[in-house]
Amino acid sequence: MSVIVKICGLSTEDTLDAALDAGADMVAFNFFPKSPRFVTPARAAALAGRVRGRAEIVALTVDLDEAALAEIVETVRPDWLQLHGRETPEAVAAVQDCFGLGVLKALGISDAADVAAVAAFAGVADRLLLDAKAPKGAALPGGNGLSFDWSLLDGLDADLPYMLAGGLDPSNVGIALAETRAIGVDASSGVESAPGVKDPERIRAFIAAARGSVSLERAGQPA
Ligand SMILES: O=C(O)c1ccccc1NCC(=O)[C@H](O)[C@H](O)COP(=O)(O)O
Repeated sequence: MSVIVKICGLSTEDTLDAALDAGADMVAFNFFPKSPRFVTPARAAALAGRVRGRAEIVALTVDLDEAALAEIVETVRPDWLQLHGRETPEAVAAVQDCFGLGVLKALGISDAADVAAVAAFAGVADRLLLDAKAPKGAALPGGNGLSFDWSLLDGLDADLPYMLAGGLDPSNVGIALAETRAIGVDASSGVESAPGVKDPERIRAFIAAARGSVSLERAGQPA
């Protein structure tokens, strides 16, 4: 099974095409207004036309209510809703019921208690994204280019599938996959030349590095 590769926070045609041409499985548009990667639903809808049939479209949201999510869903028609805020397991289930889309729930990790909290979302979200927990007072709940101690994930149920995020870049994604059981990886800052400015060359390098690696989870499984 090939590693799932997600590129987050795309906002231009050329960088989106770089991700698609390099074989990204998931591409995400960011609807958090304070992010340097923010796009409006109308802009994302225009970009999404390039994606359909080539990769899965992810709408990244933070603690939005049903009406705001509905506007994004109707305008962009994503395959996935990424919930990157403080959404509870009940809220995740409600979003699934309401929209019938895949729900990718992001959870911040900085210590063993955060790892223990993951279990409440297992079997609720369609997929989990384990990311570095944002530092206190950070402007963004994600996309900060910080990694966390991946060995904390040894405390997870070995059968629990998850994607890994947080400070991943072309130089460390292979190590991350070798040291964890991640079924997929996600990068934002690590494929940028400045905050919010994606770099086509770094996107290509990241996807190639991820594809060339073997995770603990995938080792021994047929390709
Ligand atoms: O990227 C953002 O600006 C962002 C803003 C608000 C919530 C989440 C955000 N990003 C979420 C992602 O999925 C990132 O790819 C993930 O946090 C990893 O980011 P990075 O460490 O920069 O690679």
